[in-house]
Amino acid sequence: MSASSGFSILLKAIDMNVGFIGAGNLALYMSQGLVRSGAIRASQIFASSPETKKPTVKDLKELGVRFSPDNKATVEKSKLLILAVKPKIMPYVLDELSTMVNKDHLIMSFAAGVNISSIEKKLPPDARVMRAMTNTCCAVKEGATVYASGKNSETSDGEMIEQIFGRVGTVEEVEEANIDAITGLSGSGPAYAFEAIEALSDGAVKMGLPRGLAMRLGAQSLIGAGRMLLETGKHPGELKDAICSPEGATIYALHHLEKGGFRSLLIDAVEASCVRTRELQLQGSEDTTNVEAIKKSIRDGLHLQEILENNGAFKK
Ligand SMILES: NC(=O)C1=CN([C@@H]2O[C@H](COP(=O)(O)OP(=O)(O)OC[C@H]3O[C@@H](n4cnc5c(N)ncnc54)[C@H](OP(=O)(O)O)[C@@H]3O)[C@@H](O)[C@H]2O)C=CC1
Ligand SMILES: O=C(O)[C@@H]1CCC=N1
Repeated sequence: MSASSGFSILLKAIDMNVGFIGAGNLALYMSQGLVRSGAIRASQIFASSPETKKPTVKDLKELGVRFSPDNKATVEKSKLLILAVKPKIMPYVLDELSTMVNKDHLIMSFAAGVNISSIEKKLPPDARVMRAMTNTCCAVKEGATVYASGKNSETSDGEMIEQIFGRVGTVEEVEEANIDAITGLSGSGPAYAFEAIEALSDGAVKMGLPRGLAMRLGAQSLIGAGRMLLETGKHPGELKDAICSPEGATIYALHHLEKGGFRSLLIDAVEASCVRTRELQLQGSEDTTNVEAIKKSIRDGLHLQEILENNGAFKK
């Protein structure tokens, strides 16, 4: 589903309050997208975190989001509860929330690596839980959100999530097992792109361009390439070939990228983020014995969920 949703979707989205447990970067960028897209009014967004003087809290307040240092205030006011705390904080936050949430809340966790069953085990048995991944590009309606449903979530919950997150980018349901790899791809992805744009403009500055012009053209090249791939449906190799004139400039540049291991580096980057995501689940678990052995199993390609459950690492 894309950001070009219809009027009925707008009506549904503005009907509901959204609460962020954790008022950090994710909460800020997502709130900016939701408000600026017109999906929801800022006054319908609640957010909480312990520190009241952090820059993200200041920015959220400036946007019009209703902030409280007390998670209870956010829980009481919100129907959709977005968990936007670090994975290692999750066990403590879930313990706190377990006394406050009920089946009227839809609880959507964005915590990297923290799986649905470990969340459900900490909450009341009828809690409606979803696990999701997205990226900060929600702020400009170009986010890439995926979600997986927990044991109690209903079809209408998925529809509601698609309506809301479709306003700030693409959204689709996936198998939970894919979310760690998706974190490595599109969760972390904008960071790879920002580094690429910065480095590309460094190259252009080296060759004489002013920084602003270099940055704008570098960014537009990435936007254009992404849009062209999605809109044409063509293989990236075919689109790349069309730019490489025989004996021309681009193929000389690509030869340098190949020699530097460009593609291999990107593959390694996605793998590293995915593996790290699986390790983060260790931090989201209270009781992990033999952490080093578990980390080795993760790097050997085993899925953490299975390893931990076999070891009884998650407390019921
Ligand atoms: N940033 C991103 O691009 C993405 C992040 N995510 C996930 O979102 C989550 C948040 O990431 P991000 O926003 O980058 O991290 P931040 O560190 O920016 O934000 C985390 C927030 O959680 C708050 N917090 C800490 N303890 C509690 C608590 N007990 N109750 C309520 N809030 C608390 C922090 O407050 P304080 O500063 O006061 O400690 C902070 O505001 C992570 O799990 C991450 O994996 C997912 C997709 C993309
Ligand atoms: O770096 C992280 O752990 C989070 C998850 C994806 C993007 N940021």
